Amino acid sequence: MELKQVRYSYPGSEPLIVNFTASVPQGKILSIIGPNGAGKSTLLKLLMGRISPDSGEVLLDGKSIAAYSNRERAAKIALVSQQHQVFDEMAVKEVVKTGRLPFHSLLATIADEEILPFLKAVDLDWAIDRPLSSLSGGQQQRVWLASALAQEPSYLFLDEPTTYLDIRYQQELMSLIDKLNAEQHITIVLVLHDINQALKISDQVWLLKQGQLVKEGAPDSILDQDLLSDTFEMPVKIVNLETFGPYVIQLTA
Ligand SMILES: Nc1ncnc2c1ncn2[C@@H]1O[C@H](COP(=O)(O)OP(=O)(O)OP(=O)(O)O)[C@@H](O)[C@H]1O
Repeated sequence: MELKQVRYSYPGSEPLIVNFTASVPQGKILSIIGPNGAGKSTLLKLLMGRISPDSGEVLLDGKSIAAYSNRERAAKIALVSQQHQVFDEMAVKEVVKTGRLPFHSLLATIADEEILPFLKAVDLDWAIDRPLSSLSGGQQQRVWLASALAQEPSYLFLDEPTTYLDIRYQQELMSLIDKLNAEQHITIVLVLHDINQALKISDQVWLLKQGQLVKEGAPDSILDQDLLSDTFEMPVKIVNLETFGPYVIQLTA
């Protein structure tokens, strides 16, 4: 998947993304990080074909993303976002079955057995008949992940997946993502606010500021106090923790 000289402006606004060229590394974990408003979610929308560039190209498996139908795209790319269209009364199995819709025309014809492996992958097979609302926030996030996995995507996008989770659930979710990548070779693209999470999980990082790719490379390549301080417009210190390795501290006044 690649962006070639992409330019994008929201209607009535100045261009946000200008001349953006980068490739998503196949089979790897890519994190997109940067301050609020840098354009991270917009890049995800461009990569998913939900919005179209003013000029330039977004290619999926060598073909313009615009050439795929919605159903074809859904069979290749799945998204776990912060905003879920939920009806609290929905059972866990119904949520996961919505992920199978690229392969079926009706939810009602999808058997429970068909979605069980995806719930097992996130350790929630026991909750198949439970209402979604009866689960904790971390468990609900795993249900959404199961629903995305049910699309059997080659690309899994996660937009700030840990935002509402406490630290234990954040770590659980990140290890699950790592495992999915290692075992199923799904290409993963994460938008993350936590730089340290990004450093720990990613094979590659895109550091964005004001719609520009300030730096792309292995996590080590962004471990630069001046670069991070400039990008986030706040002082940053990098320390070395014995059990963790390099750790970025953002210094607030
Ligand atoms: N639908 C929209 N219409 C107009 N402007 C928008 C729209 N969505 C986003 N923007 C603007 O585009 C810029 C980038 O937004 P985007 O959501 O991509 O940033 P982000 O890096 O994901 O930010 P955050 O970390 O706050 O989620 C912001 O200035 C935002 O106000």
